[in-house]
Amino acid sequence: MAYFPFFIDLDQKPGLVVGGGPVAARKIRTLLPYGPRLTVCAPSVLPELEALPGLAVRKEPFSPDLLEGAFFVIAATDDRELNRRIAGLCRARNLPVNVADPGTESTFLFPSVVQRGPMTIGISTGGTSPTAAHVLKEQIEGLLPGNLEEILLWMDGMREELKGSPLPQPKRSACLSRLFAAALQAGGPLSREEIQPLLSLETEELP
Ligand SMILES: C[C@@]1(CC(=O)O)C2=NC(=C\c3[nH]c(c(CCC(=O)O)c3CC(=O)O)Cc3[nH]c(c(CC(=O)O)c3CCC(=O)O)/C=C3\N/C(=C\2)[C@@H](CCC(=O)O)[C@]3(C)CC(=O)O)/[C@H]1CCC(=O)O
Ligand SMILES: NC(=O)c1ccc[n+]([C@@H]2O[C@H](COP(=O)([O-])OP(=O)(O)OC[C@H]3O[C@@H](n4cnc5c(N)ncnc54)[C@H](O)[C@@H]3O)[C@@H](O)[C@H]2O)c1
Repeated sequence: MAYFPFFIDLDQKPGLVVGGGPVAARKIRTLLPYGPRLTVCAPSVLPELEALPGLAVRKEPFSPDLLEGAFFVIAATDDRELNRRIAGLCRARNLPVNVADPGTESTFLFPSVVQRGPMTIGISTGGTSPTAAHVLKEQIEGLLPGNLEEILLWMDGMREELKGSPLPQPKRSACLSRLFAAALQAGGPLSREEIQPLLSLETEELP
């Protein structure tokens, strides 16, 4: 069964990562741009993690009191039995938990992520092939223009502008599609002169 990609606001949300090896480090690096308040707990933590700003490091073995107040938990130790126990404790508390081992203990899967400013693409193969998720991510990254973030912020402005126009919704939507396609082709936001003819295609048909 495929997994559904809810997109969750993690800004300032407390997250606990148990384990401080390469797998935990990869997940932490993916998460940090989304603004969570992360704590990593492990007796031994990679030096690259200790140097990360915005990450609280507790060099100690896992204890259940660390789950207090957590919004989500990642169990990525090399002790499968411990990971399974953490998953059980989280499930009992209705706390979303991701486990880096084979099996069905996770209540959410960790996707391969493509991020460009406000846009995120999450890829999951439902756990069948993390390698495939990684390769697909690289292919998708190759399809996206480098300045997609700039184009998206410009689209946000155009959307606001069109909300104030007399165009009915379907025409606004057609207009926005045309503007986005043109910006992708031009390789960046359009100038006022370039925008005008695309807008008038819709407005000239107004009564
Ligand atoms: C996407 C990504 C996100 C991340 O973790 O950052 C991710 N794994 C990545 C890479 C990767 N992982 C592994 C390899 C080695 C090759 C291989 O074995 O295939 C590679 C490839 C590499 O390293 O290039 C080994 C592996 N992974 C899992 C197991 C256990 C098992 O089989 O269930 C084992 C065997 C462990 C062992 O037996 O020792 C399990 C999971 N890995 C997931 C996510 C979840 C499902 C995602 C989905 O639905 O597709 C899930 C279920 C749970 C979870 O961890 O959330 C990240 C790519 C990031 C990126 O590049 O963008
Ligand atoms: N999901 C994936 O993508 C993926 C990929 C490869 C491996 N794995 C699995 O993930 C696990 C972790 O991989 P790794 O390479 O980061 O392992 P690692 O051995 O490098 O690191 C293990 C970490 O767990 C910590 N740990 C051990 N006991 C602990 C305890 N009681 N409390 C808190 N922390 C404790 C260690 O201090 C260390 O920081 C492996 O067991 C492997 O099976 C998952």
